[in-house]
Amino acid sequence: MTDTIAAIATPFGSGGIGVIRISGQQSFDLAAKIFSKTPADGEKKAPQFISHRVIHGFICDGDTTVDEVLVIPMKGPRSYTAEDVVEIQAHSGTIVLRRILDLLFKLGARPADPGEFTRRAFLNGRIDLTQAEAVADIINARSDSSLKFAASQNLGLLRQSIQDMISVLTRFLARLEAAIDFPDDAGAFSYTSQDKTTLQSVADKIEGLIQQHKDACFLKTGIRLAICGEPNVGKSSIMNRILEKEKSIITAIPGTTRDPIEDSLTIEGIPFVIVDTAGIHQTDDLVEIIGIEKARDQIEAADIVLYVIEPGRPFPEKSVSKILPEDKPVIFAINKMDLIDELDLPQLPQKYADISPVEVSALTGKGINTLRTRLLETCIGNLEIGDDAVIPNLRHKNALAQALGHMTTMMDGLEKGQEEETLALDVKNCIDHLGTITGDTAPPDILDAVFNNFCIGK
Ligand SMILES: Nc1nc2c(c(=O)[nH]1)N(C=O)[C@@H](CNc1ccc(C(=O)N[C@@H](CCC(=O)O)C(=O)O)cc1)CN2
Ligand SMILES: Nc1nc2c(ncn2[C@@H]2O[C@H](COP(=O)(O)OP(=O)(O)OP(=O)(O)O)[C@@H](O)[C@H]2O)c(=O)[nH]1
Ligand SMILES: [Mg+2]
Repeated sequence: MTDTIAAIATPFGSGGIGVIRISGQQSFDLAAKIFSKTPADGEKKAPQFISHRVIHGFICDGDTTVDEVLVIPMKGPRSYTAEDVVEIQAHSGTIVLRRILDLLFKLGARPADPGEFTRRAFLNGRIDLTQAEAVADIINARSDSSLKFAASQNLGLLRQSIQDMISVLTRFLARLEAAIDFPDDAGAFSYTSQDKTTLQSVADKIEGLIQQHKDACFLKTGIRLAICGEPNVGKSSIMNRILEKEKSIITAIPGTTRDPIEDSLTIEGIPFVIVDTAGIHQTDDLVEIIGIEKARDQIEAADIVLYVIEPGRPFPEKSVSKILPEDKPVIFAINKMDLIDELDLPQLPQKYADISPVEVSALTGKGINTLRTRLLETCIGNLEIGDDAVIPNLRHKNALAQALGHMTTMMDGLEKGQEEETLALDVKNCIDHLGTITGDTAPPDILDAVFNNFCIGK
């Protein structure tokens, strides 16, 4: 890891400024060779690099000035990678940045692999694996809530929580091992009620994290909302109103929407994926039948369903009870409220009496904000994620599930008075699985899987 790597750290294309990042033992020397305090045609002046002090000057290629730049030298370990790092802030244009980079390559720097700067920060112990993953999550965050969780993971909250559990288990393991190694000194291993409470609380904590993962999947991928109902009730009109754009085709002809139409938006920072579907009813039209099949699939895949009805039509109780899922939240909306006065409101059947329908008019926009609020309330009510929550990703969740398996086996074994060797093995396995989360015990293929998701320059 002694070689020096370089890459463009900003997105490709034209922009205000672009940053080139260099990391490794030679980064100060290499930067000094292409940098001058004065333009190339004057007398070249070698720079005085002082760590963490910005210096102004020019990047020179022989007698040509390539660009006027600002340079930030950072002596390790006080840097992103914990190695010597130099950042060159140049004008952002693909050609300019490429030329500076090529100068560095000619002098012996190596092109950085995707995520290699962050990988070095991890290998040099500045951050753990969960923090490295958080860096990628911050870059890829598409909503306020996913950014918030990534930011707290970047601060090391998940790392702390895992390390706390590992140290509890390590202390317990030490006692088991003492009993194994020195049976005479330590006597038989004694399992106290205090141990039981401590171990149970570790198991509960692991379970809690697994649950947080499940809850937060919603927030990362977006909560899927399927809009469904009979033809022509105004499903597509409501979809467009919520999105505030003309996404779905609206006509007075029943059966307009066939293929599901999907779009995403955030409501107060919570990401949603909204799907408009074909009106569901009895029909012989082949295209419509296929559309209705797809609508059912969408309802199946949704986290929450918006069922639209309109005044003046009998409530389609039979088809509703066939279509609507028992296991997910449903919101009813009565659309076209502009057409009637309050007294003509359609009555929902007894079964749905405790869900008050939201009255809207997609035509005038009335009630759409109430509908948005209801959507939020319905979803947030089902999530139990606090503000300071740490949210494990899928990789963490799988490791947690493995760790929990060993915890459970071990705690059963303790109750049954199983021999210390077997118990110790389960504790070790549990610690190892937890360790893969922070990277303490992560095999190389896990590291590759994590860092291969990064972009170049990160
Ligand atoms: N110009 C620039 N902006 C950037 C970054 C960068 O690398 N360069 N970052 C890159 O992602 C982010 C900031 N993250 C950073 C994280 C740690 C350190 C760092 O040098 N840490 C050292 C020293 C801290 C200190 O001097 O007090 C450390 O933690 O030991 C720098 C940036 C976003 N903005
Ligand atoms: N008066 C009034 N008309 C509406 C309202 N919402 C929709 N419409 C009209 O109702 C008709 C059907 O609207 P769509 O949004 O296409 O209905 P849909 O449920 O998507 O219909 P399908 O895709 O055929 O199932 C159109 O002529 C709309 O202009 C409303 O709130 N008030
Ligand atoms: Mg439609």
